[in-house]
Amino acid sequence: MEKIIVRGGNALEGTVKVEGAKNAVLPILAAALLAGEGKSTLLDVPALSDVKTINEVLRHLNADVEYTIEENKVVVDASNKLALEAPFEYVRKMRASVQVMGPLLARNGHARVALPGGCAIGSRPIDLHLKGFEAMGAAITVGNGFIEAKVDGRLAGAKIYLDFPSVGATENIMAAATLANGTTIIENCAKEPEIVDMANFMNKMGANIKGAGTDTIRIEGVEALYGAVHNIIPDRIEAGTFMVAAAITNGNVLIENAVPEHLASLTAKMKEMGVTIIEEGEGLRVIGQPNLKSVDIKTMPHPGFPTDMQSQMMALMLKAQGTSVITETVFENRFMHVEEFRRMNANIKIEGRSVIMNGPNNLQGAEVAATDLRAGASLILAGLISEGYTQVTELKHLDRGYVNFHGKLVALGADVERINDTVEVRDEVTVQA
Ligand SMILES: CC(=O)N[C@H]1[C@@H](OP(=O)(O)OP(=O)(O)OC[C@H]2O[C@@H](n3ccc(=O)[nH]c3=O)[C@H](O)[C@@H]2O)O[C@H](CO)[C@@H](O)[C@@H]1O
Ligand SMILES: C=C(OP(=O)(O)O)C(=O)O
Repeated sequence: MEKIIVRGGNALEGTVKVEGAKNAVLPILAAALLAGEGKSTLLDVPALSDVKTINEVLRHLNADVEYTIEENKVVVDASNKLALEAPFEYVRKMRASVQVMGPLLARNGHARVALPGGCAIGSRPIDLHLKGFEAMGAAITVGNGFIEAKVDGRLAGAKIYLDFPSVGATENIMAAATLANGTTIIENCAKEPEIVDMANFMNKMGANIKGAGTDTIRIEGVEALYGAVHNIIPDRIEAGTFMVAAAITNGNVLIENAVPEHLASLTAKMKEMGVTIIEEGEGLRVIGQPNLKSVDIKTMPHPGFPTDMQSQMMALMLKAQGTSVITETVFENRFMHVEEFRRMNANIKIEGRSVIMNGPNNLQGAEVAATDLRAGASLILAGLISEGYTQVTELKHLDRGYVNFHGKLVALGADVERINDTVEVRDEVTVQA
């Protein structure tokens, strides 16, 4: 079994460089399917297992995909007649596979995507995506584990109000609307930086999208889109994870490529706890403090506090003096890591949609499982300040969203290793893999 083994106690120091954003590159690769002519070249693509999966989905759909991992580059040629089905083997691995539905519907007038099903952080329905497609004239049918969307001729522009500012629904509808007949207006849409990046890419392809990053997006449909060249924005969640790594270890780390405006809610909370954060050159410097103040956090759609930073921040809050509360409002079941923190001796409990912590906690190393990708990162962060050894398993989740996480921590001075067999780790422990 693969494991990451962390020995706590080292303060992190140095510089770490943030990769391209997973949550931008996945919908952007799906949107590359919209180009009926020309190749799209995507740069600053992070070497993640999710990127490999979306590339497989694109190839399955008949696109030609060249991935040069060492150059962080993917070139997509979607000019062939596209297939219409994204099967369960991909959607099961990665829910973002459903983001091909809007582009396929726009190109083919027909798309079939396996129903994603629930996952470790909640049931995650896609009803808002489908309502949007329906408003644009598509007929939706569900059967045999697939969702099928079909339209005679072109989709028609429509006014669509989202009941919740869903990131995926905004992206899928925005992509579908680029080739629709007429104007689409999406109200109460998501405002995440990744939405803006995707809209910028599609505008380079020839789309006419205005308002991305605000709560109303207006898309004038065009006849055709063409391949374009685009650099993926830096990953604010990877940046945030290293900000916590610096703070939790009482270290001093420059996080290169971190975009301060994308990290405003996290920066505000960390400063409230007493952490020093300084804008410096092309990034953020984070300097830890031994005595942290407790804070309360509520996850919200952007520009609120991101749910994807909830578990990492929980690790930091375990170190704070007094009572801290985190309320999760975006996903209904994103607290699987709480039990794992408890295995590490944390004084922590779940009450409804909130988690209450009393600190400071003296965490102890334990064998814990990464229940989802951010949980994996947060358990490693907790391990950095735990007494003894922490062993984190289920690394497939971590690899979906972090490039060489343990290697980057080691470069900052952490005592972390990733093993794959039975290895003598230290004199005092033998790890059975
Ligand atoms: C690949 C990607 O970009 N993933 C991100 C994206 O996921 P994703 O796009 O799946 O997240 P959404 O914003 O769509 O989901 C937010 C909430 O809305 C609900 N919902 C969503 C769609 C729908 O049709 N019906 C519905 O009820 C979901 O169940 C969830 O409770 O945004 C999330 C919220 O910031 C992040 O945690 C994920 O990292
Ligand atoms: C929940 C996440 O991603 P996904 O939507 O791809 O599962 C995440 O990045 O934390």
